[in-house]
Amino acid sequence: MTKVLITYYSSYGHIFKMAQSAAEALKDNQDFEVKLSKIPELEAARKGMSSQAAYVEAQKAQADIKEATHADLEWADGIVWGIPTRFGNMPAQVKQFIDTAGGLWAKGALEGKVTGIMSSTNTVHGGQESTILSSLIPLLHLGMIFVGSPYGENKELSEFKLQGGTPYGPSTIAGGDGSQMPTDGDLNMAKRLAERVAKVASGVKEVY
Ligand SMILES: Cc1cc2nc3c(=O)[nH]c(=O)nc-3n(C[C@H](O)[C@H](O)[C@H](O)COP(=O)(O)O)c2cc1C
Repeated sequence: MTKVLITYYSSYGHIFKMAQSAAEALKDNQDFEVKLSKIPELEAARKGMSSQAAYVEAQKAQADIKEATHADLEWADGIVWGIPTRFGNMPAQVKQFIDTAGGLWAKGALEGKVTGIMSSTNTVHGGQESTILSSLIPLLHLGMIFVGSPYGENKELSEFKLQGGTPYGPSTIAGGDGSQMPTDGDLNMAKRLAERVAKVASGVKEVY
């Protein structure tokens, strides 16, 4: 059985929906065990955003999701990350989670794990690709093997309409006011990344 972790951070629920869709793709497949976990919130962010209705509502919707731990990372053969954009980069919540995994780096615990990244922005050119590519840097330091979202598997990448999707990984556009939720195409690309990470992780497990 190949173990797949879908771990994410989401302030306003967009990446949460992408992560749920990714987990959904694997849940009935006997070959895979899937775990969904949320990267812990920072106290400063909780305080700062607690006056925003969209934030409060999105956090309520995620109340039942277990908080991610470094043990989750060790447990998994494959890891799908859900990382919304902050100034073209990963949020501090995700950075803190990864930076405090130095102990895992020291013992090479994450080397050979297959990984993929999903992202989101408010604006069309607001940095989905830069977030995915810059988030990959620490994952490579940790020894992970990266897979993206190829054009052949994702017809949406060649469609000319307002939706996310990059060859580096799935994504979604929340819109200027954050009110646009992921499209069906975005959610399907999230599913396909989870399937790809799971399949590649099963193969890698045999040989790595
Ligand atoms: C501090 C901060 C920085 C942000 N930076 C960007 C940005 O560089 N480009 C952009 O399009 N959206 C930016 N956003 C919007 C977020 O990317 C957007 O709210 C997020 O992708 C929605 O996903 P979520 O609902 O899962 O949190 C920023 C939001 C915050 C709070």
